[in-house]
Amino acid sequence: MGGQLMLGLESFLEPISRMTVSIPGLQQLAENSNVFLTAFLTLALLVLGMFLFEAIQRKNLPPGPFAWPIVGNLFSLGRYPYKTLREFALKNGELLYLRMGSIPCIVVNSAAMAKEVVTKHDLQFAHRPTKLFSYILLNHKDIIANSYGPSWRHLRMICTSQFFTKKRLSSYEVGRTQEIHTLIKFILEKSRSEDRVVNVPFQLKNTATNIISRMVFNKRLFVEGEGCNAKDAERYQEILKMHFTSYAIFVISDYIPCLSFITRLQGTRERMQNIADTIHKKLDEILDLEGREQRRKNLNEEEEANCEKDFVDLLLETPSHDGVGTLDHVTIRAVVLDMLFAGAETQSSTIEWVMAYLLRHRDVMQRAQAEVDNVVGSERVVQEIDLEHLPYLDAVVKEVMRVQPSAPIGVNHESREECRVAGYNLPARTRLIFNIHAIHRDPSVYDRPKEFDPSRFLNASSEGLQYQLMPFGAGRRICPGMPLANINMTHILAHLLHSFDWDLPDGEELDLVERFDGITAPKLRPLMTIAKPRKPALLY
Ligand code: HEM
Repeated sequence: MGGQLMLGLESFLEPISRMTVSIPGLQQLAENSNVFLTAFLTLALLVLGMFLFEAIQRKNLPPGPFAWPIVGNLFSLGRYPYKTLREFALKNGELLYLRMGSIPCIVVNSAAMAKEVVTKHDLQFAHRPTKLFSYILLNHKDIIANSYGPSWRHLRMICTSQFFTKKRLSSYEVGRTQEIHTLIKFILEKSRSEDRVVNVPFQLKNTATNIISRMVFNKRLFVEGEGCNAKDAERYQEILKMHFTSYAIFVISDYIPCLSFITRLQGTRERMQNIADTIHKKLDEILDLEGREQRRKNLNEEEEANCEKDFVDLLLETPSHDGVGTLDHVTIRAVVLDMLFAGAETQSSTIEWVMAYLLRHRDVMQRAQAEVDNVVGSERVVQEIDLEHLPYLDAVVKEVMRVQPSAPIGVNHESREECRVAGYNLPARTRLIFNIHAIHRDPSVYDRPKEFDPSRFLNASSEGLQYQLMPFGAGRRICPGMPLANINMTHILAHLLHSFDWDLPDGEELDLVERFDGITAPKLRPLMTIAKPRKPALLY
């Protein structure tokens, strides 16, 4: 077949070369032209072949945008892939097919399709794709990157049945409340200082991180003072910086595995290994697992019974999934990183978005504030018990998570075997992306989907919203931190609204523009505000 192709080309080129030999001085040029022409035509046939191959492969796959040879749709989704994918879906249908490099992907863009996929194919798509950096950093021993199997099920079970339970969460209420009071005191002092401007996301990230780190390993990582060691705070800042830089590195073999030699030639693996080693070392210094185990061994029975356990204590005494000994330190370290990375930015950016939308929609801010005032009064501060009496604030948080989900395309799932979804045949190792941004704007579910209107969620039942509002994902892999996030976010917001009136600094324009870093979509420009104390702020 290849030989025939070349023969055909030669006979096509012969008359052209005969034409040129008779012109003196152009002999060399003619020979060169032949070579270029041959190369050009071969390349053109190769590209044509690839398009034909793509077209044949696409038979009985869901519709989707045009995919380039080799790279597929890798570079055609723009800065906000979820918005581009929604546009494609409006033209092509609610289930899209893409090729990211050589990796097949399906994208779910509507609530009905999310329900179809989760109810019928959740188990098939319960795996995670392999990414070089998460493999090197976590060895797939954590929860997020771990594929479906005994080890993931075991960790997940500990999370849901022991750590994120109602009882355990309420036992950490004191710590959470202290962190929120620290935040309010900071804003109060700021409001009295000369530079009154509050960098909302920065403060919120500190609070969210401290709440999680106190629950997970009983240490504060921000703001010096009781329980916060300056060295640990510094170590954590370095971990964050290195993690952020490494995630931003584009690894071609994550999308075109046969090009892994390029990744090797670039020395990417070695660079990532060095970064991961430093992150592990710094985290080990913060956690001090050996020291912790030693201290616990020295406790007598009474001390052991009275000692308050954090998540790391629970993990240290948990048998490993294969029943041989307890969980190893590498696994514990990986789970701790999951909690810190998955829990802080998602919560703080959601609260920042809520504040931004409230500043844009003053009537909504007044109504939410009036609700909190009504329940709490002005003689005491907000308590967690108040949260269940704040349905309007709850609806505001839901509506902000609808229009501005903090993880707009969630985390990729992957299948291991061929399967049939909505009548289409999908190859093994197809990635599944829930386009949460598009699902939240599904016109068959939401009236005026582009409009910000919290009252659409007043009196809405959680079951009814299952596949229509899914900022935390859905199915087996749904975010285990959801109960904690829901309490934290409403609790912090109730305090912020109860204690302060909020405004923009003079001359500051409010925008609602996001940036997308591959997983989360925080506000592009940090929200800067002025807080004016109300009477309850003086109670802190
Ligand atoms: C507003 C807050 C949060 C949002 C919007 C959010 C969103 C998500 C999403 C979309 C997923 C992927 C679900 C899927 O694969 O379908 C996820 C997974 C996860 N989240 Fe969250 N999350 C939040 C807070 C938290 C918190 C506070 C924690 C823990 C402290 C946490 C821990 C995790 C973990 C461990 C996973 C992986 C679950 C698995 O793979 O089985 N998240 N989250």
